[in-house]
Amino acid sequence: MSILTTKHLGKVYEGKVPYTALNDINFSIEKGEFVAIMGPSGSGKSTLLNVISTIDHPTSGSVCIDSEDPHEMNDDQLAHFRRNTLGFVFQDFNLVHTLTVGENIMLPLTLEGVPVPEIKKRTAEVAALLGIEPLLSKRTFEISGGQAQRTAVARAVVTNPSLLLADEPTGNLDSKATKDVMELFRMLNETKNSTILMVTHDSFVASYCKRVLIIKDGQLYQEIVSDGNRRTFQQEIVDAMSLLGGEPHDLI
Ligand SMILES: Nc1ncnc2c1ncn2[C@@H]1O[C@H](COP(=O)(O)OP(=O)(O)OP(=O)(O)O)[C@@H](O)[C@H]1O
Repeated sequence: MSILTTKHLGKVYEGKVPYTALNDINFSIEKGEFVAIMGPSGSGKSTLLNVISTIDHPTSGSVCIDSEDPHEMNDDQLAHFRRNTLGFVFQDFNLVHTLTVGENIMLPLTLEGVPVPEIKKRTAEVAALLGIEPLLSKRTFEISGGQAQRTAVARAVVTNPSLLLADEPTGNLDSKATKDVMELFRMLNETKNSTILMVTHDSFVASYCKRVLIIKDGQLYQEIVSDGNRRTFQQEIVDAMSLLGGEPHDLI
């Protein structure tokens, strides 16, 4: 079953000189897939994720998520769709600093008006699954970056979204926390069959995925599918990226 399909997706930024950031992007993601989007700096990765996540609007083509086009919804429908069908994980965690870790995780359920006993049950379940029970009563300034991202992942999955979207989720983490967070995504993908789409610069991070889509100059350029061996997959990704002549940080 297809969770995400883009058809002839395009994005032109208007300005003195209009700029085509995305041009005729066509791809699908099936239920339970774990996919990375890579590409040189300025190739359109964030634009693509923003258009899929409804943060921005496409100027042509369509996005279909769970059989619906969110760009055709009114504001109320869209708010509900974003809270229930999509989960977001950002580079800078985006936690609410006036709330505890537990309250951050509960937030999407609170906003949806889920009954309190159900909120408590689901928060406890996700905290146990992600190993953050001891953190629940802590404030956000009392936890590490890796723990903050774990909390953000918990908040993103507590609603059981159809599609989990992540923009450079390890961009602010050291190598140990990066590995921890990637193991978490892998666990969610393997045990909960979560469908995950992430943007990353990092070939190590991308090697946890099962498929990598490389974009160049706003167009789909190449697709690499994992053979199941993370090391050889990472090497394939590095080779493909180096052919693009990306910045050194694109090849890490
Ligand atoms: N709001 C905007 N207005 C005009 N041009 C934009 C805007 N946002 C992005 N662009 C341009 O669109 C292109 C794609 O940008 P985008 O941020 O999607 O690239 P990226 O692949 O995510 O880059 P990076 O890896 O550096 O984050 C770039 O050339 C950028 O300058």
